[in-house]
Amino acid sequence: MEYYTEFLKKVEKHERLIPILSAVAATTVTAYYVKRIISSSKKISNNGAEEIPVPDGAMYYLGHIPQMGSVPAHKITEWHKELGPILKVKMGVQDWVFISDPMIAQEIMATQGAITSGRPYLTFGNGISGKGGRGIVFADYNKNWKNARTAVLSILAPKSVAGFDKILQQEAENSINQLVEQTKLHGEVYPLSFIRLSSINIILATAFGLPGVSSPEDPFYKELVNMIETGIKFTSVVGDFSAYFPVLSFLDVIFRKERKMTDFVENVSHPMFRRMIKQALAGDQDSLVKKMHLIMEEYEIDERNLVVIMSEVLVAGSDTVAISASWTYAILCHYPEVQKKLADEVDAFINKYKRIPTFEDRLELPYYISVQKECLRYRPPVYFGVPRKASADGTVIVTNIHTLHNDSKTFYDADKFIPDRFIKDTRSMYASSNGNVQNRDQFVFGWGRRICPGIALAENELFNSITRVMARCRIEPALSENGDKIYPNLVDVNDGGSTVSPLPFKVRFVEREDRVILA
Ligand code: HEM
Repeated sequence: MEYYTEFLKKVEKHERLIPILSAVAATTVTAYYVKRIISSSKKISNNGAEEIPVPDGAMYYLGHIPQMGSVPAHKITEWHKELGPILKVKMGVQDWVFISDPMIAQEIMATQGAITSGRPYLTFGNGISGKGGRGIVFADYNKNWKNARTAVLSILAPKSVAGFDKILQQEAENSINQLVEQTKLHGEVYPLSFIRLSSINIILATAFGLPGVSSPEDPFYKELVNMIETGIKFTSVVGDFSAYFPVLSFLDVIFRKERKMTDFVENVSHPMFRRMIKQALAGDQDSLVKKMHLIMEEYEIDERNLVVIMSEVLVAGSDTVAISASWTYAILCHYPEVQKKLADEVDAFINKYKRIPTFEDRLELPYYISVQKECLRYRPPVYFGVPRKASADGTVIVTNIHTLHNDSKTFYDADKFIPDRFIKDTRSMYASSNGNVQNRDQFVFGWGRRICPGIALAENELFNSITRVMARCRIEPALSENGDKIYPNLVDVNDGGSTVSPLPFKVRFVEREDRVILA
């Protein structure tokens, strides 16, 4: 109880009081569980975790996996409703603790980060690609990880990202040109491939200092997409059967999977990154590769580690942003009145300053800020983020973003898209995610020491794309042969394990007749 009492003392805002009080009422026992998880190792490994509620129906050896269906996060949200904000799910032989309350998550993932910032072992991320403790995303909490993270932050911190403004704006412009052109040519467009192209180009420019590709048909782009898709498939947190069912790893079916992973790393992915790193070092552009190259010795980063880090940055930093933009377009297509308000806001800026707004001008666009935050809350691009590991006993800890974002104690009418929801909260998502948990806008970027280092880049990219689209176009539904409107599906999702995207959809980017044209 003291845990919640402490939080109550900190409450300044009335509207935050109700959720916290209900959390206290509903979960007095939970505070006890929290303490048990974050306290001594003996308690956890022997019997502490036993006291966390476990959903019914776990099967011998398989655990709850057969019950989880195609979107495990949805099932886990149901279990949270039934069993409270902390529960233990049996993923094969592993125990995973799920958390659905923001304050408990903050306490465990951030405040107690010294003992909860590890990563569980993943066959691909740790055993095959990042073997020997290499990389950043899947690396355990140790010196190697810290060095890699410091290096990566040298280019992803907000100030460094600001230095890439021109590239980010140019990429957004190119992507919109393509969306409009494709609509003119084919009457409709599948936006993800073009948005993805632009998010990949941004990583090519910032991380490698390499020129971008101009079309989804470019063979290099296809190679990159194959690399990203395969990487995501292999690192899917719920698909790592060798980790959950170790005995089965002797079976040929699993063995083949591991062999496929090794082939992919040694013959496809790592050679490609070696090539790109070589080009990056030979070129004139400043880049993450060049920065890392200078400090490799000091930070004990070997050549393979550089390859692993760069491949992880490309995978972590491209599809997440592209999928977020894709959800935003899908949602906006359903809400022409929201598009109109966004367009009016951007137009007002352009009329006043005679230029397109940039991320630095964001405070002049509070409606955009609110809509963007709400899109990420309403349809997050990730559900489980990247799982954590408690150093004491290896318990895997996951915050289920789907549950957090659908919790009516934290967000009123959580199941509704409310574009004004964050209208008074103009902080950057970077500031909010790194700030006080009671006022966080949403939870897609994770927690504490391992919080996503790419937030500033992600929000800058989203700002440029969405505001420029609104300045120029309306997003309209595709049309069937007989002229019926076909809207993107906002109900079902494509759960790729690591990312959660809309089902493939087409829309029309129609140029606004009333757009403001700059001389
Ligand atoms: C909307 C876009 C994005 C989302 C939703 C997202 C989400 C996340 C989440 C949930 C984590 C795990 C945090 C935790 O363990 O608490 C993470 C880690 C990470 N992200 Fe992002 N991310 C995004 C964009 C980016 C970008 C643009 C980059 C880089 C260019 C990036 C690079 C990374 C890296 C390197 C990590 C690993 C950090 C570590 O383990 O220390 N992300 N991201």
